[in-house]
Amino acid sequence: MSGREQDDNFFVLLQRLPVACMLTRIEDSRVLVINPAFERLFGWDAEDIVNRHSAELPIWVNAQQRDEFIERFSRTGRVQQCEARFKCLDGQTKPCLVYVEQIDLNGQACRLAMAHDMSERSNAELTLKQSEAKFSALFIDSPEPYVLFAKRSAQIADINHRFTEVFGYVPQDVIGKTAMDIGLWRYPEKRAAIIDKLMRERCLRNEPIDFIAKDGRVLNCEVSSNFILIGDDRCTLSCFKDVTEQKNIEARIKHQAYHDALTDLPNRMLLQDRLQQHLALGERHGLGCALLFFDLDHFKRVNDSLGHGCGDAVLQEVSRRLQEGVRKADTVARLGGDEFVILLTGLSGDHGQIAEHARASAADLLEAVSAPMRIEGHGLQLSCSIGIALSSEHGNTPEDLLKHADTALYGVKASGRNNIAFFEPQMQVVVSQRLQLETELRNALIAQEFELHYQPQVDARTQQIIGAEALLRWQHPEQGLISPATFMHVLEESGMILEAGHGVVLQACGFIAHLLKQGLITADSFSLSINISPRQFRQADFVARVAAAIEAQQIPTQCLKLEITEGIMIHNITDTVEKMNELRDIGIRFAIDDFGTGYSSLSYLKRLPVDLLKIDQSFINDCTHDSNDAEIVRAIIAMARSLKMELIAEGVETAEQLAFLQQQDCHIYQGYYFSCAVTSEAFCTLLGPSPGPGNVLQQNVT
Ligand SMILES: Nc1nc2c(ncn2[C@@H]2O[C@@H]3COP(=O)(O)O[C@H]4[C@@H](O)[C@H](n5cnc6c(=O)[nH]c(N)nc65)O[C@@H]4COP(=O)(O)O[C@H]3[C@H]2O)c(=O)[nH]1
Repeated sequence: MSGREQDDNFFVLLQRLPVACMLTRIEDSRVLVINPAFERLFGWDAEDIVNRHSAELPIWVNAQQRDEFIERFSRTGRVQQCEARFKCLDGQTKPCLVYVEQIDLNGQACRLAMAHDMSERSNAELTLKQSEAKFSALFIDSPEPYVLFAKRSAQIADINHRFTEVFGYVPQDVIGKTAMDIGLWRYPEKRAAIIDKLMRERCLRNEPIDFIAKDGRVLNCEVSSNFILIGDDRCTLSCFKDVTEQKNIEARIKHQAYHDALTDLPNRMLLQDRLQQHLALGERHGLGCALLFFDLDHFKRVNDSLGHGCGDAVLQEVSRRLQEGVRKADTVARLGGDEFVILLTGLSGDHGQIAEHARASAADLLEAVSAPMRIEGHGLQLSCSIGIALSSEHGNTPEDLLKHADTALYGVKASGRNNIAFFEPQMQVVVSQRLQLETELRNALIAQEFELHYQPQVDARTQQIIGAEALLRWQHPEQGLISPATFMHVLEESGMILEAGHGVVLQACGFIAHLLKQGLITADSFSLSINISPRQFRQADFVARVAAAIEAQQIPTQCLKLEITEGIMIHNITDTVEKMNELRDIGIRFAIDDFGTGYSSLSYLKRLPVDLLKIDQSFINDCTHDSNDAEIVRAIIAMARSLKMELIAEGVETAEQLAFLQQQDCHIYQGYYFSCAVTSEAFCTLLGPSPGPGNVLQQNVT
């Protein structure tokens, strides 16, 4: 083949080559030819390229690239495997692998440039780079602690920042060591089973594992692991999610759900749970349990008189004494208020022996709790009552046993408190009576069956009625008039006193308005006293309620007097004085009821804006034939005089009692000697022509 034929064949071959080719004459750097693959790759056609000078070709990305390329070729005569980007007709650039060779064609020195399209490889590399970047971002910057282990040796290959933060180890401490080497496992004996699971399932998902941090802290973690390939290395990538705080919170929430906040004792739910378990266990092993329902006698008085803070401290002390008084296996639970339940478990022997064990334990607890205690500077001695129910004998379910122990407790309370009693079926009658009374009282409130009766207060010197005490009566549809002695404690304990007490305020104000309107009294010469229970007085809006009732009836405020007991004064003295002053500011006056029976603290009395002392009827009863009581009455009268307070004696039944009081210069009195409490109509009649002593109006109160 001649040289010419060879050159022609070369051109034919060039046209068919799948690689983009461009032939340039070296002498003048003009392009002689490009092939179709070139046109396809870059979009340029022969017109754009052929006959142009190398430096003027539109394929260069910029002048610098062009100059470097041409300079490189001139220096070395060839270009091998050079990666470069070239501009296409559509403005994009294409990554190419370029070869340039010098060849002779028709006796002319030429450059043959061949460009392989690298777009796909470039894309693959980019993807790899991106995924590497993603992994490293995930690993290094992850908010969870990560460890990369060499799969075969289990040595740590890398850790991230978060691992250092949580576990305290820096990379130098751990890289090249296993988790066992650095003592990471809290329970190393569990490792084999977990590794086995990882191998079997090819991954771990939130596996709960405890570890030890560098400073010795125990960390509850959830571990997730996967096998990955990094380069050619097989690795295990593990995330050690620290759930210690979450676990602690969960444990705290669970604890709170099953424990009483004040004493940290088990609550009703946990007690029932344990009771259920012990009943089942007892049945299987022939062992008995005893449930002791425990209640402090008159605990409400502690709260009312010394305040809730002191009441809480008493409950904490009682809870301590109860816990100290039982075995570790027994449960002391608090159900609320002053109600505790003690569960004695694993009791062996016959019924008699089990009962004796329970009785002896209850007696010990009664004694322990009744021992004197000193709370916030107050010396206290409390008694308590305990009701007992025994498994199998008194019930086989938690509900039955609790109910029966509660009933037994009720039995103790009904028969005078400070004692122990086992459940007896007839006790249930007493409980149902009490429940029935509560229901009936609720209905009575709705049906407005409560009414006020009025007991006159008299000035013995003039025989004039100068006031009255409003006393609550229940007009029962079947039983007739019922005295507050029967139901007042139930109203108090159930909280119904708030509604009933407010009804009293409204009725009393209405009655004053009525008396004024009828001209039976004048604002200056008469005042009506109403009893205020401690719970009612402690209501946040008590002052506003009283003020609103007065406002609604448009009555002079000095016509209303509030009788409070000493218990109210001692409870939160600041709040008490504040409320009393607010009411005093609008003209309402205060009387201290049952004076002499409670704390009778002079220091409290001096701080309170009290106008009147009521000498309790228990002293009046015997003042004529008991020198002690006579002395107490004299002392109370002297004290009231020195504090510049008015005085009234209550429960005066005889002329002798009145004469004694008048000798002591106490002329205002209230009592059966003049009149018992009467209906509003009868009271209006009393206010008419002066009836004088001896005209006792009797009411049949059951
Ligand atoms: N033996 C005897 N008793 C006399 C004599 N004169 C009056 N009494 C009775 O003594 C009690 C005096 O009321 P209290 O000490 O405030 O004692 C009251 C008071 O603490 C409470 N109470 C009555 N009404 C209300 C009320 O509206 N609200 C509140 N919170 N408590 C009330 O119930 C207690 C008992 O009230 P009552 O049964 O009405 O009993 C009244 C009254 O009927 C007498 O000469 N001899």
